Amino acid sequence: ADPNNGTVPTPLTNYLDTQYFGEISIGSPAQMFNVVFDTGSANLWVPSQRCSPFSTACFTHNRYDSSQSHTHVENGTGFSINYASGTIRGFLSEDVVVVGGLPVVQVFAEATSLSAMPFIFAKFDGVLGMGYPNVAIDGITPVFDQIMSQHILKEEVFSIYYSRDPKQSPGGELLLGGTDPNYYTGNFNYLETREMGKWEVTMKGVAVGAEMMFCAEGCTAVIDTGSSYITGPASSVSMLMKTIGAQLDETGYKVNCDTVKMLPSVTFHLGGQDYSLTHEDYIIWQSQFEGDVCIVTFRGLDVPPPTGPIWILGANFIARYYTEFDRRNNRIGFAAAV
Ligand SMILES: CCc1nc(N)nc(N)c1-c1ccc2c(c1)N(CCCOC)[C@H](c1ccccc1)CC2
Repeated sequence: ADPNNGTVPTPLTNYLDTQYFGEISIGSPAQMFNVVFDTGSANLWVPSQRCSPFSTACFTHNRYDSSQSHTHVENGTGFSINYASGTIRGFLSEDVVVVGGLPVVQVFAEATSLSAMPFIFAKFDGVLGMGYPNVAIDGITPVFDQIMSQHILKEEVFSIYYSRDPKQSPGGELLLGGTDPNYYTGNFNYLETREMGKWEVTMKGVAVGAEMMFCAEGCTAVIDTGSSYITGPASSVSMLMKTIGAQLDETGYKVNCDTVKMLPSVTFHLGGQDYSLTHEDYIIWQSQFEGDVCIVTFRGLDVPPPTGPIWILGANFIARYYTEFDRRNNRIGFAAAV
């Protein structure tokens, strides 16, 4: 009998509340990789042993060596993918991928070039896209779809817990097939995905304190486990930052740590429910030798139409609201994270 009754857990590592990743293996014998389980994309890629010698980001990460795997199947089709922060180029291969102990034969990309910025900052090796098949590059069936077709999961859902305490272990959990009561309290509130095939919902407004400031006429919110922060249209975010007295410098928005306790909550109106973040949720307090630095985990990002304008709710939102991604009913559920 299945000890996890149709659910498959993968513990995640939390790096400074900004990067969350878990371990998978590819090939026989197993080659281990740390990957972000990313609802904002739908492809699996890891750095390749054949990485170009000029790609620094490649050589500081684990690399897949097809010549060492007897289950490797040649493919060779070209591949490239763009994220809000970075580009990957490479070629396709096929091999056995093991997620949470579950093997699937999977087409994935071997990355031969990773944009140094910002992949040199990546504490993970690659990305395992948890998005819908229709956003998958090269029409590749995503890992979760391969797992669903094995009919071993109790429910066709997956859930993500991101811890807010970098000292807590595990730093998070991906659960395939269900939700984990250890990581949430209360009931789930569900929202239908806006359009088939994307983990995005309709947002009805963004309030600062009690005042509705943005998106009053409705806008799109992407629930993205692959983003560290919350992003919104640059003009809106810059107004929001001015309201809380944040200054923009080359690494992002910062506030004077003395003002943190008085900062207003920021509330996202999603599906008839209010999801508030307090300063505890959206400020990262870093003690550095020249004094404390208080980083605001919001970024301005203008996504061009037709996809944009959008808000992206990333790790700092998910850390506060335990999230269930339901492929059976095309909906997203939120519950208060522990
Ligand atoms: C996971 C792939 C991905 N997927 C989606 N949908 N959005 C984005 N933005 C990314 C992405 C690409 C590259 C990097 C990234 C994220 N990082 C954030 C991990 C977030 O882990 C949850 C790190 C980072 C460090 C410094 C400054 C910027 C970013 C490393 C670089």
